[in-house]
Amino acid sequence: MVVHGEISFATGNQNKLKEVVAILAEGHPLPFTVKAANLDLPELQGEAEDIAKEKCRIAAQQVGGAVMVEDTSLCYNAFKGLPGPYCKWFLTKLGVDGMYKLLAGYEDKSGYAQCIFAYTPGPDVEPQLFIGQTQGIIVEPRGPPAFGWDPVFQPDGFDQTFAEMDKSVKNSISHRYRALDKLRSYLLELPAPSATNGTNGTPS
Ligand SMILES: O=P(O)(O)OP(=O)(O)OP(=O)(O)OC[C@H]1O[C@@H](n2cnc3c(O)ncnc32)[C@H](O)[C@@H]1O
Ligand SMILES: [Mg+2]
Repeated sequence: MVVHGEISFATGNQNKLKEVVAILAEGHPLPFTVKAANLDLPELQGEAEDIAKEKCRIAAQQVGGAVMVEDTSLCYNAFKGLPGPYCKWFLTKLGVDGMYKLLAGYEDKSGYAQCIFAYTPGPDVEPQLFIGQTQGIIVEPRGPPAFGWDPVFQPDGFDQTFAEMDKSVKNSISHRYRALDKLRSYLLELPAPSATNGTNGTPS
């Protein structure tokens, strides 16, 4: 594989970083070296796609080079996709128990986890988006509260929540895995920079 250089993965969330590193290590490497950039990125408002794009633009300006970011949503079908990108605030204020109880008055407990990766080779280049979703149901919290809303999300086809299942199982079916896999395919298709242009290409 030709390594094209370096991409900074900008996030303030160490659990996201750990999962991305694990997914890439489990046989899905990128044709780039991924470097962590611990940035405190703003919580923007709007549609999830617009949030991911703007977050990527801001991160690219701060890093001054190739950047990937991601924005994660937990979407309840009964709420037409909310809390969606605002799940962070729901989680912070209500806890996982409250996130389950929100649906008390609704029969439809179905929903989906969504991750949108945004990638740009540098500031001033329009970010590209890669969307991954995992369908499931919102359940009473089960499993260790190690990462966000994992205890209330049970993916379809499994009887365990994301929090209960082995990390390697989550990482093989998750919204994050699916979005990252699309980004990986895109990066693999990119032409390698020429060896004479003085940029970051290191043929191997
Ligand atoms: O710096 P960034 O990358 O923005 O990190 P963040 O923690 O602010 O993350 P988001 O803005 O994407 O908000 C998503 C919320 O959902 C949580 N979250 C993200 N991915 C998750 C996953 O796979 N399982 C459970 N919770 C998750 C995360 O902890 C946040 O509370
Ligand atoms: Mg955030």
